[in-house]
Amino acid sequence: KKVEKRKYRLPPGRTGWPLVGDSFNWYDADCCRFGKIFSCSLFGKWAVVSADPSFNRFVMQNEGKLFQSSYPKSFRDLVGKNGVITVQGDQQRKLHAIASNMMRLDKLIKFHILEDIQMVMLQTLANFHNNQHISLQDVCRKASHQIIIKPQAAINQMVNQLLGVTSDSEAREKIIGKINNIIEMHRQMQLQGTGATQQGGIGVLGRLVEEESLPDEAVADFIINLLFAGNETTAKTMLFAVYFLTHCPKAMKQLMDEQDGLRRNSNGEELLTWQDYKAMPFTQCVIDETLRLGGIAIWLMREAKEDVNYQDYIIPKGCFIVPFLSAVHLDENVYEGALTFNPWRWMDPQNEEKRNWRSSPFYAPFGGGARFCPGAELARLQIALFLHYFVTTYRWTQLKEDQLSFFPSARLVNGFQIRLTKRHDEMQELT
Ligand code: HEM
Repeated sequence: KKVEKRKYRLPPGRTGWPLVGDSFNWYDADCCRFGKIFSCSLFGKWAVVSADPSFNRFVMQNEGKLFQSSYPKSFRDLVGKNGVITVQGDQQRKLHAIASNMMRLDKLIKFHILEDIQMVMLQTLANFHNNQHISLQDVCRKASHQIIIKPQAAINQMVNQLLGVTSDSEAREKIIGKINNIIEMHRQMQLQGTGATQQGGIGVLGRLVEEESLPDEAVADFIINLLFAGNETTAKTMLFAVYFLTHCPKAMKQLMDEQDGLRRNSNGEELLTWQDYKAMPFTQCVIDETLRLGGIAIWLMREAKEDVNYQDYIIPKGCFIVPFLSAVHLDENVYEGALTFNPWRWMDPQNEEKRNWRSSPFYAPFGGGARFCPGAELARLQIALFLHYFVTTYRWTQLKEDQLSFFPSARLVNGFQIRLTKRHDEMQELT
């Protein structure tokens, strides 16, 4: 024991895991007491928790070398042992490269992603009648998950099951069954020279079968990983953006003006183009601010692969490492008025470097290093198009008090219950 004590030097901390409530107050308290990097105990092991941008970056940049991602067994069983999220080393790099390559926007555009997403948004938002009461959380979930497995809508229901009922291994098996059927269908089409590529509308799953040579079980896990990582995160960002806008009328008006302007240009009938997407500067600020304040990916989970020296500390092999991304995003020393929704902060030229979500140590909503989110661009596109169709089609009134809660994951406790009014009808009433 004496030897161990001398050898390792953990950051100061407590012996238990802090009592985690709805807010980040516990974290502030521990930070004040112990500093931006502190230790505590998690699942019976030591954990180093960090709100230090440099340390967080160090951890992300050393993925696969000094650190590796670490998830509980129940999670690994759910998302599959062959998926990019759970594999390590060369296998992770290979799958990550495939995912990043498949989801590059310039590639997706060639496969009509802009039109596909807009059709999904139009279908999801089309059928609400005037004064309809909805849970926006449910609508956002629906709007976000139809992109990956286009056009097999039947899978969507099961995906919901998988994501909602985490202990249900049957749901996972059912999805795998469905995915395998689709793989087989694509293979048959390829053999007959009638591949879906030639017909358009192939989707990520189709491209995976046609372009990459992965074993079937790896394809199924790959898709489940994309759904798992992409679904809730994107849906929540859509939901939180509308929530924050509802409580900030000035930002709401500015976003609506920007989106109405694009609608007028397209006569309100044609779909938006790539140029339109590039002409939404304020909407992009709203998305960035939502990702900062909303805490969609609150923290990352890592494990030290070997004893790690960092500054004065010697962190033992096997210790959990928790880069606490949201704590940096909500740090008053990094962001003035950190707890206020202020999309205009991102227009300040002084914040240009800080805003770069690929490289900034202060702003990492999509992580960094070897596990940087491969779906980041796709997610942003989906969110922008959702906001476009939502605000240009409806006005809404909040029906029930709601509030953000961050534990166990970021959410609105009441799912954001609202009543919709069609803007078209509203305008007719005015004339
Ligand atoms: C606003 C939406 C999103 C947010 C905030 C987000 C955030 C993140 C973060 C922080 C990570 C890093 C996790 C880590 O280092 O342990 C990550 C990884 C990942 N994301 Fe996203 N994500 C979003 C949307 C998406 C979408 C739409 C997809 C795919 C369709 C996707 C697929 C993935 C995958 C596959 C990984 C794992 C990469 C790896 O481990 O190599 N994400 N995401």
